[in-house]
Amino acid sequence: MSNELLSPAQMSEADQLTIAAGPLDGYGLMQRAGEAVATKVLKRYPAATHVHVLCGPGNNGGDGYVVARILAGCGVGTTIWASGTPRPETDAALAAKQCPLKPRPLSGFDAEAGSIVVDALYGAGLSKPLSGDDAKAVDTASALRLPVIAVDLPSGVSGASGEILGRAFRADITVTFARKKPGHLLLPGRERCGEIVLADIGIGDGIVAQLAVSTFENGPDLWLRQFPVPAVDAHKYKRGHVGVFSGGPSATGAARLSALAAARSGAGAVTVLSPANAMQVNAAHLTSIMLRKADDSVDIDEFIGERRPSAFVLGPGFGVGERTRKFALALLSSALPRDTRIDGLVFDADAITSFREAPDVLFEASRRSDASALVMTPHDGEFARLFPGIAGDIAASKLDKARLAAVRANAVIVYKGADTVIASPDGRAAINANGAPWLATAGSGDVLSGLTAGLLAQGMPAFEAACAAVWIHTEAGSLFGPGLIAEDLPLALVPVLRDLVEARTAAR
Ligand SMILES: NC(=O)C1=CN([C@@H]2O[C@H](COP(=O)(O)OP(=O)(O)OC[C@H]3O[C@@H](n4cnc5c(N)ncnc54)[C@H](OP(=O)(O)O)[C@@H]3O)[C@@H](O)[C@H]2O)[C@@H](O)CC1
Ligand SMILES: Nc1ncnc2c1ncn2[C@@H]1O[C@H](COP(=O)(O)OP(=O)(O)O)[C@@H](O)[C@H]1O
Ligand SMILES: [K+]
Repeated sequence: MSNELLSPAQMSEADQLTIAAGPLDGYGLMQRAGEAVATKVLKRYPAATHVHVLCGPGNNGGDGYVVARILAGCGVGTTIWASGTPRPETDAALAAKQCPLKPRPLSGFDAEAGSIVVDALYGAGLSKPLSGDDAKAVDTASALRLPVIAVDLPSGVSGASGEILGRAFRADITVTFARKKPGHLLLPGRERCGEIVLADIGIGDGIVAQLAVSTFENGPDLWLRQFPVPAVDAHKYKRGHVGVFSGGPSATGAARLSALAAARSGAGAVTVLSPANAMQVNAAHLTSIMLRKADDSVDIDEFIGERRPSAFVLGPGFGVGERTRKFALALLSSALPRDTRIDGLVFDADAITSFREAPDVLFEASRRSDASALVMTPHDGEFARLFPGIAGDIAASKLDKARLAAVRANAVIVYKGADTVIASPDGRAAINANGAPWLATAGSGDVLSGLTAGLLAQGMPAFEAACAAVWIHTEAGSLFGPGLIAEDLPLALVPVLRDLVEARTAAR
């Protein structure tokens, strides 16, 4: 798989393991990294009048000296602007020595229209905010609107977290090596990378396999094998039955959006579970989706006993308070009739907010050994309500926060946003990067929770179901594009689902 994401520390470990395995040494890896960047420059900007290579003091700068040497050797006008000098006897020092161009100090960096910038100041080793001449160089490149090709990462972007330290380049292309890093996908870093090009520099899959990577870019490679395709002899209850709890008479739409998405995802049956006083309004708006009264936990138990549902959604439009807490805890601890298995629960929106005063009550319930698999889908605000300590940890990235929350809650956490992170209590995490801002529309989260429950009901394991739902949801939003409202989303899932079913069937 090439969807693994390597932290800067893992990348350095990969580097060491590759060197130990031979035949490439550190300098050999640097040559290949520089060659990959120079090739990209020549291909993408064949008419560039001049290339300005900005070199830092570490190995990122070392890559830059290789780029400059190759470009100059090809007859391209090239200037090196150096920020510091490489430490003696390092690979970077050797690369600088092998480069025939005399570096000029970065403090004088200036460039003409039509030229391009290769940013090789800092990559994986970024250790503090960009300042002084480095920050000035960012401003100069940006004021002159020069195309920027970043080596490994735009300088100033943290490879671990996607945070911007001080200032950062806004690259048109970022050439990175072996595997992407979390900072290429997490915001705001992703926005600064432009097109991301992955170059093979000789760090093989076998080396990456030794790192036991548990962070991935979300995509079908991660979960297609578990993606449900109905058997020839399927009948509706074999395809999973989802129960979605509706709010009161003036708050029923969210549950119906969720229910529609569950049905579109392939669950064979979906029931909206409604308070008695909202039955009429729900009935007026439902056709293939079933409707049943659920005012209290006795109603829930009866529904479970009679209809054997396989997954539930609780939260969208449900209301915040004691009743929501009771329903959530009842679902987590249902004394299920024999032969009944709840494949999963999705707690969203009000089901999350209702536990803001007592999150541990929820976490303890989900930690019980007989509790069903739980997926929670907080956006930033809901995340901070349930996990205030984790949300306030300024040293933690969004990836770290989702992971910590998953362990704390013993639940798969879908930490939503433009860079949604899905984390499992077993340590796996995925970053979603195919999102589109069209999804920022009221009710789109409700669709996501129904889609997740639909996949859970069809037997997908919780982490895979959550990853698949997030990816499908964002893909559908991107395909639909302008004008998208949440009502459009359940139908917009169809072409994405069709492609996945075809891919899954072809892979069999
Ligand atoms: N690993 C691999 O497989 C391969 C890696 N390769 C390349 O190596 C790169 C990583 O190299 P690296 O570890 O030397 O780190 P790098 O980014 O050059 O920075 C370290 C230097 O910068 C300094 N410094 C940092 N931030 C600063 C700031 N804001 N302002 C001022 N100074 C700052 C820092 O100083 P210090 O923290 O020590 O004070 C140190 O001197 C990687 O991105 C890729 O391009 C390829 O060659 C192929 C194989
Ligand atoms: N800018 C964006 N880019 C990509 N996805 C987004 C963006 N903004 C929101 N989303 C996605 O849209 C959904 C919104 O969910 P949520 O905030 O719960 O809204 P609502 O409660 O109105 O349904 C989430 O899945 C989120 O990840
Ligand atoms: K860089």
